[in-house]
Amino acid sequence: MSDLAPYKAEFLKAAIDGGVLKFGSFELKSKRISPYFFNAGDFYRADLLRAISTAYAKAIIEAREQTGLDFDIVFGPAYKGIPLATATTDKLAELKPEVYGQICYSFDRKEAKDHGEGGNIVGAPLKGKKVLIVDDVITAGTAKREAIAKIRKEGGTVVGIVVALDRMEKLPSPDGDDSKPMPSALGEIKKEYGIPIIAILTLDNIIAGMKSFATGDDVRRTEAYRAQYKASD
Ligand SMILES: O=P(O)(O)OC[C@H]1O[C@H](OP(=O)(O)OP(=O)(O)O)[C@H](O)[C@@H]1O
Ligand SMILES: O=C(O)c1cc(=O)[nH]c(=O)[nH]1
Repeated sequence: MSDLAPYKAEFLKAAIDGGVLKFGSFELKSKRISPYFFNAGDFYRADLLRAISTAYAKAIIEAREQTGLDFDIVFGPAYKGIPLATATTDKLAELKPEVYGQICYSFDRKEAKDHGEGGNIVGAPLKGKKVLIVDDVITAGTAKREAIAKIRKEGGTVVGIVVALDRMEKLPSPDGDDSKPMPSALGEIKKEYGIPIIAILTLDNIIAGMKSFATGDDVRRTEAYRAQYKASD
């Protein structure tokens, strides 16, 4: 973990100590079977929630300083993006009130509500606003594409995506043959939409970090998974 920025190393430690990183056999949204899983839903204790919102906020502040990333709304895709976006909005305002004291959060419903205020979006209206998506993990990019489409439909402009973990995986091959080299979901979305995607941690960081606490078997299976699904870019 020694070559990681201190805030990233602290976040990785919190994920490990909080049991957020799990080893076993997990079916992903993409249907791939993974020997490891990063469950952001397990950041449910106050100290862990603070650890993850601090990491997102620091990554966002760093991106503003380095590249001028600017936005009005932090958007969290349902479901696990919701507490992440809300807590990050609060943390940004706490760490840099002069810049982020008035920023807003917003999130979507997976199913539209047909009574009361109705609709798909809860929180700040997106129309005419610059929107930063905050989500847990990027694997095949499906959830990110869905979120971008929803935000655009509401009249918002997506200016970037921040995730806790880039699994560094290749896109599924159109012919279903996963042994072929394919580019990453992250790289393709960046190119296609012309937006930055910031990952606090990558699978490489996880593998380097897990060597200090995971079993040799878990390390080998995770390395084998990386070799099988690693993106070509
Ligand atoms: O397809 P990708 O964008 O690469 O990422 C995988 C996404 O799948 C999961 O969300 P899911 O839609 O299952 O919803 P959840 O937040 O309700 O768990 C997970 O939380 C990631 O955000
Ligand atoms: O790809 C996924 O579905 C996925 C991977 C992961 O590590 N964590 C998660 O919540 N979802």
